[in-house]
Amino acid sequence: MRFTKMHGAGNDYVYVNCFDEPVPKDPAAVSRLVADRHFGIGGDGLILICPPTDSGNDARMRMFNADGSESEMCGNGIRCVAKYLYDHAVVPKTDLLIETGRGTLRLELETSGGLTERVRVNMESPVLKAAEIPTTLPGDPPIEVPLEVDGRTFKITAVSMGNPHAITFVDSLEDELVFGFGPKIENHPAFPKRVNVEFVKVLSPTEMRMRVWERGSGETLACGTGACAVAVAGVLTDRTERRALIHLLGGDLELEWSEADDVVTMTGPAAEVFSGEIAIPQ
Ligand SMILES: N[C@H](CCC[C@H](N)C(=O)O)C(=O)O
Repeated sequence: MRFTKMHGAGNDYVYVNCFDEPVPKDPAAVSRLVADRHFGIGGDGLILICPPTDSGNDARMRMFNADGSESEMCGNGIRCVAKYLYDHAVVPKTDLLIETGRGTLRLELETSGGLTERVRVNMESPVLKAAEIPTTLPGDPPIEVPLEVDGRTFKITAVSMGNPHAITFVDSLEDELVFGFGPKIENHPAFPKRVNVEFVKVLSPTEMRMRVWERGSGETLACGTGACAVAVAGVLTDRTERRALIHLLGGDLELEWSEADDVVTMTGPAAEVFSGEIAIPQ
């Protein structure tokens, strides 16, 4: 299987161009193999760049976590998919429509010398109904709901960007929080489809720093859908304004939640690292 390794703000996946390559028979097993940083290529999971199902669109993205589970959406991944399509002339356009598990999203590319540097994504509206996030926490959306985990109480705001997120604002972002409580919140019964967990420190009304524990992949250097959910949670809890810069371990993302049309826009980098071939189970 030919692949290309790419990352968005350090959130790295193995990408396969399924316009040319066959779709792997067992993508979950392939994701577990390629994501392994010792026995595979190394990455946070696998992303398939597929032809669109509707000819009016440009491509379709499928995303698998390092544990093989499939997610509805990946914010850093979709920017890399756009970069791949443009830079490799699969779809030589700077305005793209890409199908995802949460519907078709519109992307605009900033390019220079035939290569994509940054991508702006219309991430659509946040999903704020508890049953649709999904979570059993009270409220539509649940805002600062106390959740007790191992004797410590977290105030959780829950938001879906097509995939579920639990956001908690904290004073400091130490390892103990991310590694000690991330997996426990991810698998808490309040989240029937598990959840991505964001720990956030507010720096100013327009700036935040976050660390993420991702459903199915563990700590990653960045999470695009997570940054969108954090921007929404900052507004819902009156901590931040509708435009915010979010610092993640692997880079920065710019977010805006528009009051006029309820759409979240995410702008950030996308990078290609290397390409190769790997034998996969048939
Ligand atoms: N890193 C991704 C999200 C992966 C989400 C995945 N871990 C899930 O199960 O929903 C992003 O940039 O949005």
